Amino acid sequence: MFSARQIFAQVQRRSFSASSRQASKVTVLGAAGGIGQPLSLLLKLNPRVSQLALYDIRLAPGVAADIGHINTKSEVRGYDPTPSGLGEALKGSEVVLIPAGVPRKPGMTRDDLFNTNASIVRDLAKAAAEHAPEANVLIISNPVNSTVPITAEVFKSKGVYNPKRLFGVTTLDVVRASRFISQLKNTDPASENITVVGGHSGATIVPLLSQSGYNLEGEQLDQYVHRVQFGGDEVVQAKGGAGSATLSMAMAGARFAESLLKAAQGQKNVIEPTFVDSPLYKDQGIDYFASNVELGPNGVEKIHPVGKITDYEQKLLDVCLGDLKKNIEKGVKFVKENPGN
Ligand SMILES: NC(=O)C1=CN([C@@H]2O[C@H](COP(=O)(O)OP(=O)(O)OC[C@H]3O[C@@H](n4cnc5c(N)ncnc54)[C@H](O)[C@@H]3O)[C@@H](O)[C@H]2O)C=CC1
Ligand SMILES: O=C([O-])CC(=O)C(=O)O
Repeated sequence: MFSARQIFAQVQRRSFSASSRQASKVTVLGAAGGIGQPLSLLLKLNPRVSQLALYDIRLAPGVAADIGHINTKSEVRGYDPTPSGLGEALKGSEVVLIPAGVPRKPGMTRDDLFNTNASIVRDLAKAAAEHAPEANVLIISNPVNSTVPITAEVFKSKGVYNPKRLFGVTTLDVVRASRFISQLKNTDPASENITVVGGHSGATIVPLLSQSGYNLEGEQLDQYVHRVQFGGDEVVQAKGGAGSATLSMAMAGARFAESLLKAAQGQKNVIEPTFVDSPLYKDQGIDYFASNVELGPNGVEKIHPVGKITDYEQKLLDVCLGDLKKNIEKGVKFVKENPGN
């Protein structure tokens, strides 16, 4: 005879293995880069991923051969930049992560990457619109505040735009905000979850510490906010010209992909911060904004409002909105003026 508790445990085990058996193809575009390689490694370790497609303009088959030896079940394939390679990498994909593009060097802002990365993202977005129009598309390439609108414009031009399935990955800002407060307060960083809203560059990154019950003041608050807003610069400086955050970003990207897959496979209350097509500031002409978003089987399930904030945070938000508007307009204008082939 089984007890009620044993039967419940069995049902739970079955439903977990059923959900982890669901086929989920995940594609990484830019898979051989500083972010792409560790991100692909972490995705290979994720039992929710059944197929991993790795694409880059160089070295993707090599990275795939290497990662493919890891003894987890997912099939890994690398694709060269042949005309059919990109299409095959994308076909049937449920989640497409895009970390393709150049990183910053000391002295550069993320916006300085626009001239190179805008056309890379535009062209990869075109391929995604054609070969994986229903996938969740996760934009990592900077400047995220502009590359997300670029992707949206491309999908719109192809008639397949679904605002619920396009995400700018801002997870790293929350990861940093949580780590940095834990260092100040001697708490467990894994239990911290500081809300960060706005966008993903400098002053557009707005940590809302008050919502976690913290009330830093004066210089300590200024320094904390500055560290969260310019955490990326810390890494760029420390790497001395060899790139920007790659390992922490891979962790953040893998966490976001895992959240999307969990939500797609039926888990409730999965909430992540992300830069999405958002109603929150559309009345001010700002079509995209990062806030906490509940994820579901259709992608975006519910966009959380910013909520109660202090006067100090409101001032940060006002600055953020001004910058964000310009970054978004720049991306939209780029696609209109440079539709590509
Ligand atoms: N959203 C975020 O929080 C973060 C974003 N980033 C951004 O991620 C991007 C990538 O950074 P890293 O991996 O460090 O750069 P990386 O230079 O190490 O790697 C980029 C990869 O993209 C590939 N690539 C270039 N053009 C391509 C194309 N047309 N198709 C496919 N692949 C292509 C390159 O061959 C290279 O392997 C940068 O723009 C960086 O600013 C970096 C950290 C955090
Ligand atoms: O700082 C950079 O250029 C890369 C990035 O977005 C980050 O680390 O947050």
